[in-house]
Amino acid sequence: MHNILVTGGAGYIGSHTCLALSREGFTPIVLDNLTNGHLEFVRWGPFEKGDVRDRRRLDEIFLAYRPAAIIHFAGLIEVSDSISNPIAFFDNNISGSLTLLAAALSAGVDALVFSSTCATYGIPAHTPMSESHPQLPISPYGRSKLIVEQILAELSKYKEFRSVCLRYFNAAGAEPKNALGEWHDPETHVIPLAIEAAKGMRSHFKIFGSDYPTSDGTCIRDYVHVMDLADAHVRAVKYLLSGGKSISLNLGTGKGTSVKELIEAVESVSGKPLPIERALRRDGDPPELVADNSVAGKILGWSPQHDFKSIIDSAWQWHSRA
Ligand SMILES: NC(=O)c1ccc[n+]([C@@H]2O[C@H](COP(=O)([O-])OP(=O)(O)OC[C@H]3O[C@@H](n4cnc5c(N)ncnc54)[C@H](O)[C@@H]3O)[C@@H](O)[C@H]2O)c1
Ligand SMILES: O=c1ccn([C@@H]2O[C@H](COP(=O)(O)OP(=O)(O)O[C@H]3O[C@H](CO)[C@H](O)[C@H](O)[C@H]3O)[C@@H](O)[C@H]2O)c(=O)[nH]1
Repeated sequence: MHNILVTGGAGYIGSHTCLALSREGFTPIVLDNLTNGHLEFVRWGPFEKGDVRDRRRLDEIFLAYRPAAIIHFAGLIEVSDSISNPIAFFDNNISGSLTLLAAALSAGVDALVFSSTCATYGIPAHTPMSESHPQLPISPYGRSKLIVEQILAELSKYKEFRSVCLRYFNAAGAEPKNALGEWHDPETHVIPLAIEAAKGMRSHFKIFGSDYPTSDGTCIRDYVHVMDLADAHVRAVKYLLSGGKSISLNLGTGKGTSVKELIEAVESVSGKPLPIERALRRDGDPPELVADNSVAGKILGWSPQHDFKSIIDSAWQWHSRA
């Protein structure tokens, strides 16, 4: 079957997607510079160490593997880091994507699935948000992803190049049976932090803001299981390989969970109360982000198969590994 080039395939969402690709008969070729990835997550195809900004390295890889399509996860991901170091984000996320696109075009590869984000929308004018919601990002991270979306849209107007931009909401959960899970260092994501506090690995868990205009005062997010995201990527690759047109799609469950509800779920799986500290709001956090996922359903036949409990259970199992 086809080779698929997976940039950032040693990272969290990329590694789960490589597992899903291999289950569907594709061979994932992982290109990762390992700044934030883990070699032990690369188990479903060849590994090529390298940087997406290195054109010569890309040319070698395209020549060696002749991939049918690309899934482009590689990049920097922390919203708050992007505020302190915007140039690093523009360099990695925008220049990296441009170098990759130039290499793909010259190698004759015409299909790419791009990791975008609901952070391209900025402050929600309404929820749930559909793909037509205005895109007014409030961080350099969100801006970097929006600029790449716009470059991809232009390319599909003037070149025979098609892309699916997948705007993830909050990726969460794990695949502990295959020794895969969320492993960012340092960790800033809410579920791993709450679980680590429940396990006594952190002294307490901070709630960032209890005065939001939401039902219980804490932020609401749409947590989507990482294996559901992985499944959507495989579907997006198949869609492009069968001639599908360029499109942007939301990937979320359509259901919001507040930080307080998340704490209750972690307390229920751990069997004890979480040590909590109430902290100020974190800069750049919108009160509520929930996806309207109906277009992904229509175009890819995708619907999330995991509920919030299964997200927390799988994350708990992953964090309980020996
Ligand atoms: N985690 C989320 O909730 C979330 C939400 C929306 C969008 N995204 C996007 O999804 C993608 C994957 O996120 P993740 O959570 O798996 O992050 P991650 O940090 O675990 O994975 C990113 C991978 O890319 C690699 N990488 C970074 N820069 C590179 C470069 N220049 N060349 C080669 N490899 C490079 C890292 O080593 C890492 O393995 C990112 O593009 C991110 O912006 C993530
Ligand atoms: O210790 C913590 C950490 C987080 N939160 C809260 O939990 C929610 C989720 O926060 P995360 O840091 O887990 O996730 P983000 O929503 O900030 O960010 C994620 O989704 C974004 C899209 O909005 C980006 O794509 C980004 O890459 C991805 O990590 C937020 O309301 C945040 O305020 C806490 O209360 N305490």
